[in-house]
Amino acid sequence: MRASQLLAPTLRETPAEAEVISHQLLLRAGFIRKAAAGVYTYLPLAQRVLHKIMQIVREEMNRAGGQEITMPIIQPAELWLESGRWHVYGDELFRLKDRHGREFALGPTHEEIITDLVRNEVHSYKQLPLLLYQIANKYRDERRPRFGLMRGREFIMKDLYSFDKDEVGMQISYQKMFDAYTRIFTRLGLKFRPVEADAGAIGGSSTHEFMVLADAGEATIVYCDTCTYAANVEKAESRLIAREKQEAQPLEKIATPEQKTIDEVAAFLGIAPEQTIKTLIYHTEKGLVAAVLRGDRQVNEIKLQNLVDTLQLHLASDEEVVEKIGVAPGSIGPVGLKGKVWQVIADPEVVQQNNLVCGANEDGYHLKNVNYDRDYAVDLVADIRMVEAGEHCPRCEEGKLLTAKGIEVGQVFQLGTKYSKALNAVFLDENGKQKEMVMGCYGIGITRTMAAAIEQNHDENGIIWPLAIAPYHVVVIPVSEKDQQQREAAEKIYSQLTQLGIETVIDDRVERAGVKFKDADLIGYPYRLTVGKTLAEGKVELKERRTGNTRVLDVEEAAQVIANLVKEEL
Ligand SMILES: O=C(C[C@@H]1CCCCN1)Cn1cnc2cc(Cl)c(F)cc2c1=O
Ligand SMILES: [Mg+2]
Ligand SMILES: [Mg+2]
Repeated sequence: MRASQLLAPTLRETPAEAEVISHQLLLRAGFIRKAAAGVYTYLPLAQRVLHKIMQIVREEMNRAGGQEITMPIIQPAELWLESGRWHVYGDELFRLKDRHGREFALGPTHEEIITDLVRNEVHSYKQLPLLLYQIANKYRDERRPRFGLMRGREFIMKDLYSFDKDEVGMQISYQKMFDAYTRIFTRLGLKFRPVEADAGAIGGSSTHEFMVLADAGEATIVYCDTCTYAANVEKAESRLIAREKQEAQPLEKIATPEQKTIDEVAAFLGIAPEQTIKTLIYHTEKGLVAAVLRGDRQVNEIKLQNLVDTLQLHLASDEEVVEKIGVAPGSIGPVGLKGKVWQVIADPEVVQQNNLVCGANEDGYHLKNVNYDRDYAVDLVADIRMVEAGEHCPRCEEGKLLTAKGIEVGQVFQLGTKYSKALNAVFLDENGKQKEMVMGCYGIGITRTMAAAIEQNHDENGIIWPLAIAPYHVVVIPVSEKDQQQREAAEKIYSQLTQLGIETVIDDRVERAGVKFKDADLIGYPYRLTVGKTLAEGKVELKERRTGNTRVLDVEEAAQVIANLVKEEL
């Protein structure tokens, strides 16, 4: 490819709206251009990277027995009504009407479409297991699209759906996909970790997310420094450390004028936040939920919403708390709260501690020496807190939890019969008995993976593409456009490399060498071959982008040496 023809409009400046490095570099290196918030055009260099990522994904899906199809992006509302999800998803679901006024969704995912196809075409156990997948655009009207391709409103996803005759079969398909994902992210040259994750609205039981470790990641994971335990913090179980009970002291009401937050009350009373009880009131469509936990802990809202089985859970406003409970949030406590709200749920850690301080449910007052059971009751004691770094691992004896940020590039779900039941996707088993198919679904964010690769592979000069997904392998740069010898030698090596199957760009632009070098580093070609003054002694210089290492090559052998290097690394 000739740089003089390649549409790769590089920028010197970092666009203001780009907050994370992958977004900045995708714009500056001429890989993407924004069409609307969260909607992008992939320019030629990005197209080549995406193609390579999709190829690796396709190979591994096929190897795992997947059959590629392409499902419609325009999805009839009827299917979403049948699955019960049409009214569950709100503004995030792009909806449209056709010329006859019929309602459709732009596909954010394809459980309904694929289950409808399979219920019509599969009727016998002999046709199972069946693994069908696509690699295509998805649409989700994110409230805050940001970070470039990391959270877009239109993005490319590989989604595979598995259909088995029973749970055992589903587990086998799940494991096949889990292993295929491990191979994919390894081949892509990414540092990643599968973590236990929350199934969320999709339902079903076990699920894992594949996280690319990067500080710009929106997900927080915890992992054990000893065993293999790793989980999205949304899902991570907290470990209860048994504590000896103190002598229960008599309950006391104390004036705490203007003391609202945990820290203010603790400071006012000269105690640690661990000695206080935090009570947060949440709004759900089923009623108010009080979360009761130790003052120094954070609520895990995913755990809470799973416990009360709701999708719409958020902190109640101060007005709602005052209106429904008659006291401001800063003075809320569990004593006398049960019965005033739909559910009071306490974390096990706080109920095992005694003589704590909490809001008196009276503005300006708190209670001292509060003891669970003697002074207050709850509807449920369950793990509702966010685990923290440094805590004991919930799975092994001596491990400690570490924390990291991750970019979720894949997720594998055991769906069970959630959709086959809703859409009546059944088959006749060996005994002629009608059974619901047992499903799994498995996603990889293709465009998000390209961004994640940059988050993990860049330096101050630009992108450093892993060879397997680099847009081209080598860029050949003649230093002086005026020097006939240099230009001819560069052209010769360019055509030799191309003959040898090496994806090569020759920077034939009439530009200063410095501009060409900067662009080469910014775009992130893995290898750069410079044809400069040393050509007079029959020498050219090869530089490896990742390490910065350079080596001098004879101009005659250069193409072959580079071809060997690239082929042995691929
Ligand atoms: O998509 C999944 C689960 C898996 C992920 C892998 C491939 C198959 N689906 C979960 N999810 C996420 N966001 C959504 C957004 C909207 Cl607007 C929606 F209507 C539905 C969903 C939705 O169901
Ligand atoms: Mg998630
Ligand atoms: Mg997820």
